[in-house]
Amino acid sequence: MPEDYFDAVTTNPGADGLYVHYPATPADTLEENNGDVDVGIGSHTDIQCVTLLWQDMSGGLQVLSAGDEWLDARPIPGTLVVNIGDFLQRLSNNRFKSTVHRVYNRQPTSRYSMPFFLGFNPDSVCKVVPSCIDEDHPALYGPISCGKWHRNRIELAHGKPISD
Ligand SMILES: O=C(O)CCC(=O)C(=O)O
Ligand SMILES: [Fe+2]
Repeated sequence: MPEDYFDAVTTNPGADGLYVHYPATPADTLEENNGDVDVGIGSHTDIQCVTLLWQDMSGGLQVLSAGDEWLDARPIPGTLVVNIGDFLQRLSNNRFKSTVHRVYNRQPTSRYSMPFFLGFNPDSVCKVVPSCIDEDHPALYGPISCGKWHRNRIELAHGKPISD
């Protein structure tokens, strides 16, 4: 695949940064519940292409392995976590997997993180990458723009019918 394959669809890409605060869980609540407190973000996949995630040293981020086990993505100083998102999974015909992940802040101090979600141009229609298609792997998905895909996912998450 040529190095500039995605250049035309990344001239004004979806790019959203968040600064996320996970409130502390009081020590007595943790004690009463044996540490089993669900404060955070439930299991989900990110929607667009890649997420660059900075997390503080609190811990709490977990990723679901291919063997269906929750693994701790422990913070490593000076590094970012890179998550593949659903749109990239789609364009790669499932060759790249969008990582299921969740976060719990089961500690008596705040946790902070900064995810940066990168997509493609919201209106550029993208197809499965030709080099990810062959006789044994027909294209599993039709063409769609990253913006439309994003809107569909948000509508679904809010229990709304998908608009045209
Ligand atoms: O806070 C984190 O470590 C992850 C946040 C996250 O998964 C998200 O905002 O989609
Ligand atoms: Fe996420």
